Amino acid sequence: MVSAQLAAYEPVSAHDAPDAPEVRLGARKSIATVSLSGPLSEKLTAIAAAGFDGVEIFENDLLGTPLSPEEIRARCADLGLAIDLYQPMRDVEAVPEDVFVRNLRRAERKFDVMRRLGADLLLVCSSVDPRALDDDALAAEQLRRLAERAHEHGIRIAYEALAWGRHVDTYDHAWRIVEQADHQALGTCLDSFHILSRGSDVSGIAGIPGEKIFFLQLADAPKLAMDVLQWSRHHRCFPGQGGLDVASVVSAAARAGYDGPLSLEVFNDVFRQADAAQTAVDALRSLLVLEESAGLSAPPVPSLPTGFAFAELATPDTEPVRAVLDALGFARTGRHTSKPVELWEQGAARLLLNSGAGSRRYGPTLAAVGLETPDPAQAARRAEALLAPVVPRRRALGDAPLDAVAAPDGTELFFCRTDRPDHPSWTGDFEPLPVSPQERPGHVRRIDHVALTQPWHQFDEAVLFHRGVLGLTVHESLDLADPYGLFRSRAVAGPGGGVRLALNVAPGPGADDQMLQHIALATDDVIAAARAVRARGAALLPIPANYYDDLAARHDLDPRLLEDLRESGVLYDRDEHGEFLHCYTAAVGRVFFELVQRTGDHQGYGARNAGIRLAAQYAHQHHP
Ligand SMILES: O=C(O)c1ccc(O)c(O)c1
Ligand SMILES: [Mg+2]
Repeated sequence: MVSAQLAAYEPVSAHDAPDAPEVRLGARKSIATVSLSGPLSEKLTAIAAAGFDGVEIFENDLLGTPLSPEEIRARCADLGLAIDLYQPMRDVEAVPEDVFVRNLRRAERKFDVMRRLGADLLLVCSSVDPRALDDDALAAEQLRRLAERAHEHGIRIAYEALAWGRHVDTYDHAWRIVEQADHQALGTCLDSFHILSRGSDVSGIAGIPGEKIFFLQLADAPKLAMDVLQWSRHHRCFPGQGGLDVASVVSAAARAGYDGPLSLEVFNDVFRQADAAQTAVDALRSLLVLEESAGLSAPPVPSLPTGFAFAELATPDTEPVRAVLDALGFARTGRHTSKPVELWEQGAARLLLNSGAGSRRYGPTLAAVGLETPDPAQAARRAEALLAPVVPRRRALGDAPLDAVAAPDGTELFFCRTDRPDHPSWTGDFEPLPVSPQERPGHVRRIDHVALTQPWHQFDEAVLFHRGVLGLTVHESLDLADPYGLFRSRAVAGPGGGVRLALNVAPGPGADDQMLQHIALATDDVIAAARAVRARGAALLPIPANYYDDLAARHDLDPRLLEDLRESGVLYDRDEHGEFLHCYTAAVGRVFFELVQRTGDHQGYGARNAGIRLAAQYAHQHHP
C-alpha cells in the first residue's frame, strides 16, 4: 500500500493573498477527549499541559469516569481548559413523532449533564437510525423544536453531517436543513473528515454565514479505499499526517467568518494506545502547522537544511565502532577539547564518536544529527514555536553555541553552520589530530541519508515533525512485510536532496530494543568500496543467492556487473531516473552503515530491496 504524497512545506503564498482572511494571532485550540488514550482525568491533564485552550468532552469519556460532571468542570477550570462542546447526541431528527418525543426526553438528560459541566454547545450528528425518513422539512422542524428546548437551557445545538449519515451525509445538506429550521440556537458543525472524505467542494463553506458555523472539527486521514465509517473510526490522524487538504476547510471557514476554536477530533487506533501527553503535543503542533498553511498565523519561517554537518554515535565502549569506521575508510581527525568526543572524517562525511554517553546494554546508538542550516538561530526559533523540545546546550566554556532540538524519537538535531566565517563553527571545538595520507583510501564522499527507526506509535508524529518543524518535503511511503511484521518507511528531504532522512517504523510493540538506526554513506563506486571494507576485515551483510537470480530475471544487467554485485553483496535498484546500488555493514549495537551509489538522478532509497535487507539482517542476527 502506498499512500498519497504529502505536500511540501508551503508557507502562505502570494497567490492566496487576494481573498485570504486577515492574519490573526492564532485561533483558540481545542481537542476532543476521544483523540487521546487513558482515563479522562489523564487526558485532561495531557491536553492542558500541551497548551490547548479547550476540550470537547466525549460522552463515553464522561460515562466511564468516576468524576462527577461538577468535578470535571472544576478540573477543567483548574487546568485552564474551557469545555467548548459536549458530544455526540445521535439519531435525533426526521423520525416519526413518537420516536422524536423520546429523543427530546433523551436531550433533556443531556442538557442536565451539560448544565452540571458548564457546557453550552451540544453536537448532534446526522441520524443513522433506520427509522429516519428522507424528509428535510421534517428534519428541520424537529431540529428546530430541539433547539427551542436547548435555548431554554442556554444551550446551542451544532448539527453535523456524518459522512455515513442515513439521509444527510454532506455538509451542504446539513447546512440547508439548519437554514430551513431557522433558529438562533441551531447552527452547523463542520468536520473536515466528513467533508473531505466525501470529496465535497469546500468552496460552498464560504456561503454559510460565519455565525451559523457553531463549531469546526479537524482531522486528516491517509487516502485509503475503504468503507468511510471504518476509515473514520480507525484511521483519522492529525492534520498534516494524512492526505486530505484540511487547510482548505480551515481557510474556507475563516473566509465565511467563523472565529470559534479549531478543534481536533481524531479517532485512531494507534493514538488510543500511545502516551497521551506526547500525543497531545503532537496534536497541538499539527494545529500550529495547519494554521500556518491556512494563512491564519505566521510562525518563524524555516531555515531549510542543506546538508549533513555530522552524525553522532554514542557508546561507552568505542572499540567495535572504531573498527568499523576504520574499515569504512574513516580517519580520526580531531578530539573535542573538553568532552570525550572524537571526530572521524572521510570526504565530506563527518562522524562524532561520543564515549561519554550511550549505554553498555545496547552498544552504540545514533544520538544526534547535525544539519547544515543557513540560519541556525532562525531554525531554532521555528522549532521552539512548533513545540520541539529544546535540548539544553551541553556547553563547556569556550564551546561554540549550538542550537539543538529533540526529535520525537529522542534523536538530537543540531542546527549547524560549519566552517563559515560569519558564524561560530562546532568544528572549532575540536583539536586536529595528525593523519597520515596513506591512511586515506577514500571511497566515501559524504553522508547520503540517515535512517531513523521510530517507535511504532510515533510514526505519524515523526513525519509531521520533520515536515513542520524542519520544513522538509515528505516523499515516498511504503509498507512491506518483514519477517516478523510490517515495515513502514517514509522519506523526508531538504532542497536538492542535501538532507535526506528515511523514517522507518519498528516492527511492532515490544520490539523497541531492536530499533536499529543507520547512516548511509555516498560513494561513487560501491563495489570497490565494498571490497575495500571486506579487505580491511569488516563484515558486510550477506545477501542470499536467490536475490541475484531474481535480479538477473528482472533487469537486463551486464553479466559482469551481476557477478560483481553477487560477489560483493551489493543490492541493485533502478527507475527511469537512474540506479541505486547499495550494501550494508553488520550492525554494531543499534547502528549499521550503508554504502550507497546513485547514478543519474535517482532519488530513491532502495525501497524494493528493503525486505531483502530486513530478512538478511534477521538471519544474520540469529545465525551469524
Ligand atoms: O464516528 C462517529 O460516530 C462520530 C461521532 C461524532 C463526530 O463528531 C464524528 O465526527 C463522528
Ligand atoms: Mg465530528
